[in-house]
Amino acid sequence: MDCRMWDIGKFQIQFLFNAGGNLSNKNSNTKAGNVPEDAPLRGPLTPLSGEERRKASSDLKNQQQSTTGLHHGGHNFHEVFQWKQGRYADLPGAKISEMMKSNSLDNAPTQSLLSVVNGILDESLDRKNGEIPHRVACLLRKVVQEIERRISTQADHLRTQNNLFKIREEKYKSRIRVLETLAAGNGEEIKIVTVHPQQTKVRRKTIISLFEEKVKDKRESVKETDKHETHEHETSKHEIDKQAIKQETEKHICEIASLKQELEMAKTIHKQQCLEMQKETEGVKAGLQARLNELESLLNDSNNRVKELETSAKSKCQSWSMKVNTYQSFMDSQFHAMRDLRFTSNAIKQELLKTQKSYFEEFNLLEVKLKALADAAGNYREVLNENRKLFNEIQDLRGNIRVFCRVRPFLPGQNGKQTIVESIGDNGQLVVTNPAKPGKEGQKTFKFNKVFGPAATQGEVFADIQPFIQSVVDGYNVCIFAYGQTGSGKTYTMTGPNDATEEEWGVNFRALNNLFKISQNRRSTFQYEVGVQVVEIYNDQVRDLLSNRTGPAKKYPFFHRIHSLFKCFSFRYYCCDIVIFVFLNPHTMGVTSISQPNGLAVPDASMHPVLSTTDVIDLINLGFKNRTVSATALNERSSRSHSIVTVHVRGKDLKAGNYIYGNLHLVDLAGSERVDRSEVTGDRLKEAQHINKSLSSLGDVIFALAQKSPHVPYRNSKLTQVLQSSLGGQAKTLMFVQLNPDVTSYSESLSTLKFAERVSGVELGAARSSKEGKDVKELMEQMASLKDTIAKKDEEIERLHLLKDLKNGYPGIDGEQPGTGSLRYDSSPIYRPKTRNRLLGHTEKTVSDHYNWFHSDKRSETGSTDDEKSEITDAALSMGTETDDSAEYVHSPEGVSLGKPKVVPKVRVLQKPAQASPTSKSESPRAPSPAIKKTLSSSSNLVKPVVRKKV
Ligand SMILES: Nc1ncnc2c1ncn2[C@@H]1O[C@H](COP(=O)(O)OP(=O)(O)OP(=O)(O)O)[C@@H](O)[C@H]1O
Repeated sequence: MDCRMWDIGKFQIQFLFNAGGNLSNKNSNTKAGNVPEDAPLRGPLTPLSGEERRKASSDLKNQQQSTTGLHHGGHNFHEVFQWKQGRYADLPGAKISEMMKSNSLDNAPTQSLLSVVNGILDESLDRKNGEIPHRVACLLRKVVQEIERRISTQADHLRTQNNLFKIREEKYKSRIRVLETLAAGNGEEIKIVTVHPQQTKVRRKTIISLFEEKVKDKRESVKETDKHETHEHETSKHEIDKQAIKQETEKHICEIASLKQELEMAKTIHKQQCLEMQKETEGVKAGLQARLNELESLLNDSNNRVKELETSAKSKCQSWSMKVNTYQSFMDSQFHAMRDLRFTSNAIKQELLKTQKSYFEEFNLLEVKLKALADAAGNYREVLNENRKLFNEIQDLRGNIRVFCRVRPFLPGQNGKQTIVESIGDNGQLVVTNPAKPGKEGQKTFKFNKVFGPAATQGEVFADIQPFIQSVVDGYNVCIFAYGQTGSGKTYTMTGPNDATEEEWGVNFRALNNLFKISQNRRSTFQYEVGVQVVEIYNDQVRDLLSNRTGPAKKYPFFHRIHSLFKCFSFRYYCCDIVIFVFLNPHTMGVTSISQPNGLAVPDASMHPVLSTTDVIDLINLGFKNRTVSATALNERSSRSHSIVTVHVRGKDLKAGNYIYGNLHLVDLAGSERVDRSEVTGDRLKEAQHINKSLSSLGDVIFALAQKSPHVPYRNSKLTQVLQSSLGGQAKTLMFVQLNPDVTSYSESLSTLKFAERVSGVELGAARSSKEGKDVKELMEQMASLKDTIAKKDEEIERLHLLKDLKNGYPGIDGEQPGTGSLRYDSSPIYRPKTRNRLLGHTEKTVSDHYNWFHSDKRSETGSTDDEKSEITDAALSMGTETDDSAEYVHSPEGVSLGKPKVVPKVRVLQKPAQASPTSKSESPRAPSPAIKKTLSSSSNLVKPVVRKKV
């Protein structure tokens, strides 16, 4: 048997040639993977060494033996094989069929099978005809088939092994590469370490061999020398040689010793390096192991993750399937519900049709009813207007100057003081007692529209004022002022105490709050705009309390300011047919004298649009911070000026497009006081004089109105000028009479009460709303332009008259007879300042006289003294229909001054349509042209002259 073995890497492959090998032996060591562990590393397909081959063949023998022992089936075949002495053709059929059994064929060794085939073929060759009996042929075929099967199985096996080997080879190659690269770093060192001892060894060997050869030679030579000891000379020579050799030997021994030392050193170095390398290798191994562990843990992690994901996916799947089931059941239930719903909807449809029918019938009925309601709603507006009218009529009936009296409580620290107030009646009756005359004798009774006791709250007071605020929104001018002695509670009533809470708010805040409320309630029918001005009159000069202007005013800022203010607030000033500018000094405000309610009295004062009560509070607080106050003996912090909060309201009727204008003056007058009692001097005295003078002028105006005097002296003080629009016949006025209950103030309180009582008897006539229709506006505009034209023409005519007079030799101011020329008012007494002032009642008087006149007990309780009355009446009579304003109108703007009117010889008087009396009209020398007449007559029913009504 020929056995050949090759080594591929670690694996051995045995190829058994010759038929003795059992190719189908499944336990063979040649099976892939069954590699002996001690197999040395070799190159691919390296023939095995002799010893290895021997070992392998002995292994094979053992295998064959064991195989033979194991398979009993093979024994039968050997028996058949033993048949060699006979012929196959002569074999009995039973034997052949036994051989052909698959079991025996499977177990038969291949060698036996081959010998059977050879035997049969040989037999057929031996025969003459070469025929093979049928049964033998069958056997032959079977055997050949078995051999073929075995060969193909083996081939497959070999192929698989080959592939495995290839894979392993690749794997080991890569490992080798890795190790090579690892070793590359240390290769050089190892070389050095390995080469050096080898070199040393070789050198040593050569030296030793040389030494030995020399020793040998010497020994031989010594032997020869022994043989020939004949010559002494030679002996001595040899001795010398011996010594030399000895020396040389010693030398060599030394050299050997040093080499030995070197070798030892190299050995130790090598060992150290080996140890280091081992360590390094171990480190690398450990690193690789750690990496391996890491990778393994990662693998484990990922496996765990996979497992987790699998479990979560499973649970999700389960939940989804559950959901699907739920949805399915839900869908089913919905489907059922839908079916039910369909039934129900059909029923509802039926029901709806029925209901629709009944609704139609009801709608028809409702339509009829709604029509009736719409008609009623149409009338509602008219009813509202009627209501407003009625409300104002009631107000008119009550009188347009109303007087409320308020008694201040004693202040903290004044407890136990004696009061002058005896009793307060519900019907506005107030009884005061003179502390000097106890009993009925000293009692005086006064009657006002209402009297508020010391316990009255701010809210209760305002409740009675509220209708006036409503009037403002309806387009009326309203003036509310507080009058009284210093410290009697004027500021408290009008504004409230410092840092007032909402409960303590005075009239100012409450009025504006109420105004906003009313405008909100009416927002569906009216759109309101509200603007506020706050001024003070100090020493007869008007100052804007809300202005942030620091420097002096420009020389003629008024035209521009008025225009911009009016424009900004959409007010038109075509109604102001008499405009007078008064230039006092650059720091103070000018006041315009106005004839229409919607004009601005102090156009130079800043106007602040307000949208809420908060805006108002801020503005009023700012204004009052700027107010002039000082301490007097009577009140620690006494207001030394009249403060006026003016609220301008413009309402647009959203339906009709009309505008309504209303003004509300809220006046906190400076405290009236006796100069001697207030113990003031210097500037304070001057202040007091101005205050008393302006209050006296207010009294003049009110009494002129009381007397229905055609001349009302508004121009005597800035106060009356500013309040003119709210004090005239078209306004509603409310006066608060503030009373200090202290007995020490009895005389002041008494005169205050007397004045107030007289005022309460004044009738101003019917108030008039400043409602404008679109048509009225247009007509007013036309009127204004026509008036301009007339004025221009008049001026021209006047110029011509003047020229004519000059031509005719005009005699001068004193020469002309009064009344001769209708427009030629010359030096009639009214234009002589002295006379004029006398007529107005204060030229010859001092300021304290004014105070006395105002508060004098000598006056009759019904009004002015008879002398004064006649004075006023005289003045009014001599003035005819002219107002005091007309005198101012003739002054050129440059020369205007309040106290010294510059008189020009010829005067044209422009009549205010609202105030023009029929007499003055008829007396007018220049009748308007027919066109103007027509315009005036068409507007006359809209802008009616004021008719003073007596209630
Ligand atoms: N009805 C009232 N209830 C409580 N305190 C009041 C009332 N009226 C006035 N007072 C208090 O009386 C003092 C004087 O009032 P106030 O300053 O309003 O007087 P006045 O008339 O405005 O004085 P002047 O004219 O000097 O400015 C203040 O401390 C005020 O708080």
